[in-house]
Amino acid sequence: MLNIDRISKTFFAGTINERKALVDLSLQLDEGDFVTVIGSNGAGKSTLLNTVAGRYSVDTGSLSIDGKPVTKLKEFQRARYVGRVFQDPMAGTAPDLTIEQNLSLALQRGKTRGLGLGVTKSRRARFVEELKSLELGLENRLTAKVGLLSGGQRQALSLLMAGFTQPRILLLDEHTAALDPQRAALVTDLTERIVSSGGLTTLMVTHNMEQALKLGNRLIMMHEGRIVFQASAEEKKKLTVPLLLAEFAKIKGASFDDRALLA
Ligand SMILES: Nc1ncnc2c1ncn2[C@@H]1O[C@H](COP(=O)(O)OP(=O)(O)OP(=O)(O)O)[C@@H](O)[C@H]1O
Repeated sequence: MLNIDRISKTFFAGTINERKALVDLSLQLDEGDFVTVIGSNGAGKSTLLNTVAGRYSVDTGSLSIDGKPVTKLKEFQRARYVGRVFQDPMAGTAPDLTIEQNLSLALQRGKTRGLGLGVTKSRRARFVEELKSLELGLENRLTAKVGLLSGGQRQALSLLMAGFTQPRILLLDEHTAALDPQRAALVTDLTERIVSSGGLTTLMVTHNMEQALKLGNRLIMMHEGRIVFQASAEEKKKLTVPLLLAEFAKIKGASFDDRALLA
């Protein structure tokens, strides 16, 4: 359903700052696949997500979603297919808008017409139900400004919003990295719930190998713009952190981010 075919992306090509972020990379995701993405610093993980989202164009290669070519579509044109949660809890929500206004905007995403910020009775009833599932008591704070929420609460809300409209692809870019361990665990659990209840096809970048093993049905390891190791659903079940480290050690000169070993 997501087909990434031999994409390459170089920043500042031909200058001394040249960075080959993606090199001839191919990846296919089937409907409902949940792929965790790990790798060294600067391996191209975020760039991969950015090219799927349409934030960055590719130099060569192509991408399609459900068989439709999207390579040339801009980010806003792909918004109806793609849901996204970033590392920064402040990035996914609008702080000056209320919880219910943020949720209304999420419903509106990718549509050209609609109610926008408008909150109808039926929308509000839906929001209450959805927020209850977070078990954070946010259903009682519909008219509170989102800027007043904690990082973990905002990230939970961002996740809910991203999953709201059943995107064809959910992109998670280290979305628990900025949270304390307790809240990270909560958002990790929530991720599992939202992805499995919606059967969402998901790509999740993480520095945390435990998390990369716990979540999802497939795993890829990247280094210098390439996929250097892949585990299928069956293979992933047998993987452990030491085995992953051993795979990584095979890559000459590469070192994992220190955070990789944090549970
Ligand atoms: N907007 C950009 N402009 C210039 N160079 C970029 C840009 N985005 C990424 N790069 C470069 O592309 C390479 C891949 O970066 P990317 O952020 O995709 O790696 P990453 O695997 O997500 O790394 P990290 O784990 O450190 O976040 C790096 O060399 C980076 O400096």
